[in-house]
Amino acid sequence: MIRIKNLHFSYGPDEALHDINLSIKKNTTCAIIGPSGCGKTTLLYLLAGLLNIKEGELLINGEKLKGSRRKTGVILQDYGLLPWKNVWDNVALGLKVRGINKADIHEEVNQILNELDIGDLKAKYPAQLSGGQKQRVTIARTLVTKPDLLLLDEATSALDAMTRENAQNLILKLYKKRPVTIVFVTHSIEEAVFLGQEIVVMEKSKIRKIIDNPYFGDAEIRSRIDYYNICLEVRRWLEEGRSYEDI
Ligand SMILES: Nc1ncnc2c1ncn2[C@@H]1O[C@H](COP(=O)(O)OP(=O)(O)OP(=O)(O)O)[C@@H](O)[C@H]1O
Repeated sequence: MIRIKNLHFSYGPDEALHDINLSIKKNTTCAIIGPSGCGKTTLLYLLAGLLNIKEGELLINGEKLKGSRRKTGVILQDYGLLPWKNVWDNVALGLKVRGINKADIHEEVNQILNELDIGDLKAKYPAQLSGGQKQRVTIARTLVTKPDLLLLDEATSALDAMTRENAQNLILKLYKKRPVTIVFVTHSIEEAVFLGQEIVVMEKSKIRKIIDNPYFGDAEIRSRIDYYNICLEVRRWLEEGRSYEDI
């Protein structure tokens, strides 16, 4: 689904991304993890078409990416809900701008709200919601447009530990029900291993290592030792990247 070849990107004189090569198969999930400032968000924004590619190639479904795609759903850290619209209207927005008829909007919005267990929040405004609830509304608003590629930037980082695990469980459950290609940026090793079928470990502007995660998809993995073994492997690669940087 995604093919990145010899991609370089700079905002100024220093390269934010240097010679990135990465393939992500359709309907798989890919975690991007690495130290602060290594280029994770830049890579995600390039995938979203929010930054222009100057050097290298980025293909989605075999086509060169030019600007943002309709079938790409993006979930950023700040939720991006419109404060003057209630939950129902926030979720319906993406369908309205696509010119979908009223009856279909009604059905789709109600269905996704029920699926995410937030049907009872539909008349509330974003300011009246908890962090976890806002997160669910943001996910609903993106999924209702049926994206084939979902990009998430630190989507659960503002949540406390338990709510965060619940959000991760929810994302896995939704993925299993309706597979979609997911690329997500995280600072959390545990999140990368729970939600990433493939884990891309970055160091300053480069990919350090790509780890396959054979345990992906097991909702009970957190209570198994295998999960912690992969967490340790990711940690080792992150630490090696850091000590390499210090030389
Ligand atoms: N708009 C910008 N203008 C100039 N430089 C930028 C801009 N955005 C990011 N950078 C620089 O590009 C590099 C990569 O930044 P990026 O935000 O992609 O890193 P990141 O890995 O997502 O960091 P973090 O984990 O802290 O969010 C950094 O050195 C950063 O200072």
